[in-house]
Amino acid sequence: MKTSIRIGTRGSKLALWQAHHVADQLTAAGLTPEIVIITTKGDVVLDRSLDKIGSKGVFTEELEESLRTGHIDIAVHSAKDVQSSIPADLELLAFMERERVNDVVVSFDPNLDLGRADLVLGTSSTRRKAMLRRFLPHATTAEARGNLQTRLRKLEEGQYHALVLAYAGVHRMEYDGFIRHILPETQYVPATGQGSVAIECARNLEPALKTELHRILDHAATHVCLAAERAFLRTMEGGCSIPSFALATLTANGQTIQLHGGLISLDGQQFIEETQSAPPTDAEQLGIRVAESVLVRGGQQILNDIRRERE
Ligand SMILES: NCc1[nH]cc(CCC(=O)O)c1CC(=O)O
Repeated sequence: MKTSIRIGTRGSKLALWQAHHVADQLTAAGLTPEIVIITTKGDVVLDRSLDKIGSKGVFTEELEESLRTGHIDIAVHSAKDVQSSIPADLELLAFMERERVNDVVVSFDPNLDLGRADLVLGTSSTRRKAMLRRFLPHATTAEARGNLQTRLRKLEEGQYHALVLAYAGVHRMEYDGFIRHILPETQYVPATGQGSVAIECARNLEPALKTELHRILDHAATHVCLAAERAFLRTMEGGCSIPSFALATLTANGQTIQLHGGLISLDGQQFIEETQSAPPTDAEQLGIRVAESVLVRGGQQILNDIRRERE
């Protein structure tokens, strides 16, 4: 088995943190990792919100091409950014242990008041925009594209009072000191995969190496939860431009997965959610069932409305 591993990653600080996190674990296991930076469309096109670029793989396409050519052995992604269906010649080899899943409110103002009538929050996520319209209807939102450092600069310039971000990224960049509120995950249900790091490889990567990488990097409890969430997203036919949400958790004894998934309309008025449980062996079926139920209970109508609005 070869022991020298080329790790492909985007070049943002968060992506590099995640790649180094992978590299550290590989080094500890006696392998020799090397980090290769690859620029993606999502890193270059910063002047349009993500739902206008097109949802399919804006942060992953170039990495996937490098896996095919063998330029890199594995690609490291935020699990949230990975499309719900990946190409047949590639596979998701591992999901690393999940960080706290919540969205958080980040501000330089230690006394930030979420109740102020003129509150402006920075976010470019359709899910977050819709949830803020529902749960903080007096607030307005403003676009906040770019990597975390760019968004924080816009915050510093005074474009918003605060940003709404994933805790995972804020924590990894060591900005915890600016977190003013941790939004409850029961209301602001996170996006599929939020907080986990996914490892992708070519299906034809050396089998012994695949087995070893899986052993070193995969976190079984996270993997089974993400299998449920990703099956939910696949059934929803939603990329990151659809305001769907899904959070699976495993009970302490590891016997049951609970999946809370749903869809919210862009104006926040309709909020369709569903929670169901299943044994871990039925993770994918659980994701499909919850999504189908949400679609039947009005989700399909919301999706149709969103498509019509965007045309
Ligand atoms: N959409 C961009 C993105 N992809 C992953 C993270 C954060 C890390 C994670 O959720 O694992 C972020 C930033 C954010 O949503 O605040």
